[in-house]
Amino acid sequence: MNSKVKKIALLSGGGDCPGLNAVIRTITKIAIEKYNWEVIGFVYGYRGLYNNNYVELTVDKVEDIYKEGGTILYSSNKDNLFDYLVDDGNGGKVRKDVSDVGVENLKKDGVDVLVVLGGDGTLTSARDFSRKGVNVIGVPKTMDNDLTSTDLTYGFISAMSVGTEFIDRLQTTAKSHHRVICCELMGREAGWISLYAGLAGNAGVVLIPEIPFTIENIAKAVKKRDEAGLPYTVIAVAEGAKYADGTKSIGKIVEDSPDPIRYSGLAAKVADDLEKVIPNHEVRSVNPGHIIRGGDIDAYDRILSIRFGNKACAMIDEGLFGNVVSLKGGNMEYTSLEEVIGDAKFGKQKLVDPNGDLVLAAKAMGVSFGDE
Ligand SMILES: Nc1ncnc2c1ncn2[C@@H]1O[C@H](COP(=O)(O)OP(=O)(O)O)[C@@H](O)[C@H]1O
Ligand SMILES: O=P(O)(O)OC[C@H]1O[C@](O)(COP(=O)(O)O)[C@@H](O)[C@@H]1O
Ligand SMILES: [Mg+2]
Repeated sequence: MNSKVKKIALLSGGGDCPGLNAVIRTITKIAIEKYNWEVIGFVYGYRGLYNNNYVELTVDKVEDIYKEGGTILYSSNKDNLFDYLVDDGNGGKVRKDVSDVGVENLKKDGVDVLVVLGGDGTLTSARDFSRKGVNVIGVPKTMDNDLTSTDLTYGFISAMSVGTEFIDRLQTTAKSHHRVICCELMGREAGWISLYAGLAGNAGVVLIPEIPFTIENIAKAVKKRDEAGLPYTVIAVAEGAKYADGTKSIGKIVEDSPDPIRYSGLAAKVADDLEKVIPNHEVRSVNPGHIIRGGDIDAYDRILSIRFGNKACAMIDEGLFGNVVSLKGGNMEYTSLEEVIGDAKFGKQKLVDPNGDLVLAAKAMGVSFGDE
């Protein structure tokens, strides 16, 4: 053991995903049992850091959360302490950089290292706290799989597996009624969940943000399946996919969120538009929404959570601050926050390559992406 660390603090930010609890558990257990560090957790992400609202984490508190989705530390995908909504003194609100309050709270609490569990947004703030001299370690999470630094994050496999089950279940009912059913899956601007769940569930058409589509091309694919003796089609629709003319389906603008767009409704729109051009089929849509990121942690994500949490502890011990745990080619490594996030206001995103091997394999097997 190398470090002079005595106390670490965890926080989780952004949308929850299966695996956060298992990482909190791994880090807490290793910190206490191997390194003898004290562990606290700020609640509701960066808001807890601002309000100095934390809980002590002990082995008995985390023992049973090895398979529980979500996060016992709660989470927020709004509070950015570098641009925080505070009272203006006249009954209104004004945006202010209150990050110094967070830094002061860490000093007051005697926290040596801040461990941040989050996606591109949360890690953008982590980079900025690191620039202010805080000892930060990032543990990447996202069900969207859109982080550049790592081959995989915990959360993705669990969410993708639930998405696959939805597509599987839609296959039998679509087939029985010779229907076309569009299934919308989350993922923001990244098509990973829809691509993986769509192909794992044998969807005939997969629509992802990286490959704009037209209704005519989807109709063509449905007709081709009809002619091949497959008069039913399940379509995996990424919530952030777009028509070739750029049309997207925005469900909600969350004004006080740094990333305010929430996509929703695309599967319903595609179903409506498609039914007009394929009158021989009834077209339906479903949107499982947040269901795919709820529930238990998949077995593989439990293992990833042990590997990510263990690496985070080793990095703390070695003083490798300002870095994010990364899985690269099967090995646990690390990447600097500056590289992961870059200089952008928002972190870089890892998107599906339209010419990547999986898309090309799917096309070779007759799956349509609505682009040709
Ligand atoms: N550009 C940004 N700069 C600083 N903090 C950000 C930025 N974007 C998001 N955040 C903060 O990160 C947290 C989660 O952001 P979000 O992007 O929704 O989730 P995720 O971390 O999963 O990508 C929130 O507290 C949010 O205020
Ligand atoms: O929970 P909200 O605010 O509706 O946000 C929904 C978004 O969060 C996600 O589930 C996860 O995104 P993040 O990992 O960036 O938080 C997206 O797939 C989805 O678009
Ligand atoms: Mg994100």
